[in-house]
Amino acid sequence: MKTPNKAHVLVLPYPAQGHINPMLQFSKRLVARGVKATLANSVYISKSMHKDPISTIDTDTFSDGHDVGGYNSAESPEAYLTKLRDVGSRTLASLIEKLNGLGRPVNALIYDGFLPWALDVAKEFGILGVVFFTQTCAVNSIYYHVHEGFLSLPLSPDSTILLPGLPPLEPCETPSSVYTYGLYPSFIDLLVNQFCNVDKADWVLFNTFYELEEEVVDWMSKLWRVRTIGPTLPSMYLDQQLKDDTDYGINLFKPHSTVCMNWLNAKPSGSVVYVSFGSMAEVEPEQMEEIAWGLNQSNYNFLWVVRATEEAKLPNNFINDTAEKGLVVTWSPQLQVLAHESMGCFVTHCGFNSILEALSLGVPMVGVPYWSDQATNAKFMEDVWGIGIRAKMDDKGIVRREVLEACMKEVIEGEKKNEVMMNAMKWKKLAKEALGDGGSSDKNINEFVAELA
Ligand SMILES: O=c1ccn([C@@H]2O[C@H](COP(=O)(O)OP(=O)(O)O[C@H]3O[C@H](CO)[C@@H](O)[C@H](O)[C@H]3O)[C@@H](O)[C@H]2O)c(=O)[nH]1
Repeated sequence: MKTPNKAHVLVLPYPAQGHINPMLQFSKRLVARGVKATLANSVYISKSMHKDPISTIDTDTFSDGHDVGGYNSAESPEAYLTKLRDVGSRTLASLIEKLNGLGRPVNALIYDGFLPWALDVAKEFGILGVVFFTQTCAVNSIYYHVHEGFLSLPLSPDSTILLPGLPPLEPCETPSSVYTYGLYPSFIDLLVNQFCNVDKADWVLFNTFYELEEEVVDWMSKLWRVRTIGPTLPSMYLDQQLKDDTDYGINLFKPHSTVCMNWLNAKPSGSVVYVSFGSMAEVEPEQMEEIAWGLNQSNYNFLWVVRATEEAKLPNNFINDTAEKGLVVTWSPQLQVLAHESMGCFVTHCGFNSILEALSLGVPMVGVPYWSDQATNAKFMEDVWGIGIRAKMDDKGIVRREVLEACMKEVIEGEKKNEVMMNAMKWKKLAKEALGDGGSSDKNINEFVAELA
């Protein structure tokens, strides 16, 4: 659908790869429907990112108060988040004023759920305030229940958490800041405070799709004007309606695309284990060592993303010693990798973008969740969607090499293989249909755009 639409939306992600990708991708869907979109990144991100030309979307900046060094230059997470709010709301208001003054008036602000203060700025300017959640409805329902006091923390260790539309959860299957309440006060505040003003938002958008979380979406829709608009993968991997939309377009790290794809092209179908823990995880050195030896002693070829800041944790000479079967890179073109026919399985930290990408491309997973929403995503990945298994940790919270090896074997050639593959194909089809013409997310996006006109 392409209708002329004079509306101009300003899109404000939290400054991190896992938040920029889905919000940027959603912006492309709006632009394809005739809406004008401007993506605002923090000054630091805008200076450090690698950007392919995204001709259809304007980019601009706001300040998170850390123009040099970003999050890593902050004294503490608390200090970062306070400045992000204070300097962020001031510079966001200036940006809206600037765009209005340039004759490109902003009609709606689509802001990340992590930045609830942005809604006040939208209201100040009398424009639509649209909150965009980059994590699942299930995870956000847990945070909502904590915010409202319906779920008291700390959780008792032997309790079962029963919430509307969710399967029974063990405490360790809730997000890490809920499960380890008290250890990371600034993070639990950030996550729970997403719901401080959600009642005042004009729309509540989720990067998920209806069929994936039906019951909890139905439950949430009774509270707010909820719409599911995902999965936000580039169109060429799903419905193929947006021409040349093959990549998100902004990388905070430089991908080793040619090296990865040449390497994969030489591998037999279904023979490669892809390992990536996303853009933020700082893996324990002991865990890193176990993954390294688990991969080395397995029968599979492996492509492992180890970000530059993590490389020192690799065992000595690991890259040279395993060069015959393995490739280690600091960043990959993940979508191209997951879509490659050599994929056997994806060992993932269960960040929600990674889960959605693997699910949409039909790749079975082994979950090694690290923090945040990942344990809950891993639970759903295994028990609700049936597209992989979780690797069990020992008492120290480490997944040992034998366990990892056994999990990879199970999803690639074990008893679970057929069931997991059948589910993977089912979800791949449903994800494509959701964004395709008349699909649940397609209809929701059209409805949203109609109100912007
Ligand atoms: O080598 C790589 C590795 C990752 N990616 C991309 O980077 C994104 C990573 O996102 P995600 O899988 O969600 O992981 P994080 O970067 O860890 O994302 C953070 O944000 C997510 C959304 O809020 C949460 O679900 C996660 O737990 C949180 O850590 C994905 O789109 C990947 O395709 C690449 O392009 N190349």
